[in-house]
Amino acid sequence: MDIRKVTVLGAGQMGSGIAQTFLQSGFTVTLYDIDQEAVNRGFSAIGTALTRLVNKGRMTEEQKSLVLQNITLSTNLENASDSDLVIEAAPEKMETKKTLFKALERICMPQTIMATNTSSLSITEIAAVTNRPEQVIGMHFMNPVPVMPLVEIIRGLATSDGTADCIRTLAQALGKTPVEVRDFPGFVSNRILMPMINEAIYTVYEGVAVPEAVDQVMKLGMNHPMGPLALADFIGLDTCLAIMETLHQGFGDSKYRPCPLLRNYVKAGWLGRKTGRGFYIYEGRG
Ligand SMILES: NC(=O)c1ccc[n+]([C@@H]2O[C@H](COP(=O)([O-])OP(=O)(O)OC[C@H]3O[C@@H](n4cnc5c(N)ncnc54)[C@H](O)[C@@H]3O)[C@@H](O)[C@H]2O)c1
Repeated sequence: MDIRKVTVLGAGQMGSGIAQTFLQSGFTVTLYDIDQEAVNRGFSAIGTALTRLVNKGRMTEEQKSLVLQNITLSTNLENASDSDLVIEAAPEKMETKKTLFKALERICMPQTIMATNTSSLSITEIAAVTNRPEQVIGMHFMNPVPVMPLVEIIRGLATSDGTADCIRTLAQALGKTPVEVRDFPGFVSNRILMPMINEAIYTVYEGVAVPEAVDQVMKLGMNHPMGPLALADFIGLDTCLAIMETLHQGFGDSKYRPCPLLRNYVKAGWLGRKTGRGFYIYEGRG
């Protein structure tokens, strides 16, 4: 299938990054969010990122203007009606995703591929609310999307070969490397990453070390480019908690229990960079 028009649902850090990546590869993009402020913030983040590329000499001012002509901002889901591909990047909540996919089934063209950027939730369960589960697939980008080379591709039980082939080819057209994995909680990426982050939070919770020390140990000792707590703040602590809940419920194994400190931070609204405070404080945000 020939993909030209793409709608991205959710204009947060992942949605805006996904939109930017498609725009830079010449696609026409509609960026949708339920919140007009979020759409404006997402658009402004894309503008800032492109300006940085211009300043670094990796894009001309003319190319930037042309790229920005191919984006439509929207708070009306009906605008997805002429898209060849929809990628959902709304919050990591099963009910939110199911509601969106149910609506998409009515709005989109019969051949439209419906992808989700979920970090951990069942593709099969999301697909089952539609009458075309063969066209539903997980297309899991990494954060920050324009920079990270991996796209984890997850087929639901009913996903067709045609849909998987199309998404694999598309990921390559975006300059990414697709890796296909099976539909299990957290897939591969977050089944491995998130328990490490949760364990880092436990070390703070139990008073073993302060966040700076935990991150230094992992950076200087294990050669990680970012410490796990700085990474958790970057991902968003609400998203980290949602992923741990999915692993815990999905496998029924107590080794995945979310740390109470993580729950408390989320209750406090300390979600990391996006709210200005998590394990660290970020000036000028939130
Ligand atoms: N943060 C990461 O590092 C990361 C990495 C890979 C995948 N993901 C996944 O991407 C998705 C989005 O994560 P994020 O970090 O961009 O979150 P975010 O909080 O930055 O953005 C979510 C956006 O969705 C909007 N939204 C809420 N309800 C909506 C609805 N019904 N329809 C459309 N938009 C809605 C919000 O207004 C917000 O702008 C989640 O499923 C998450 O698990 C996140």
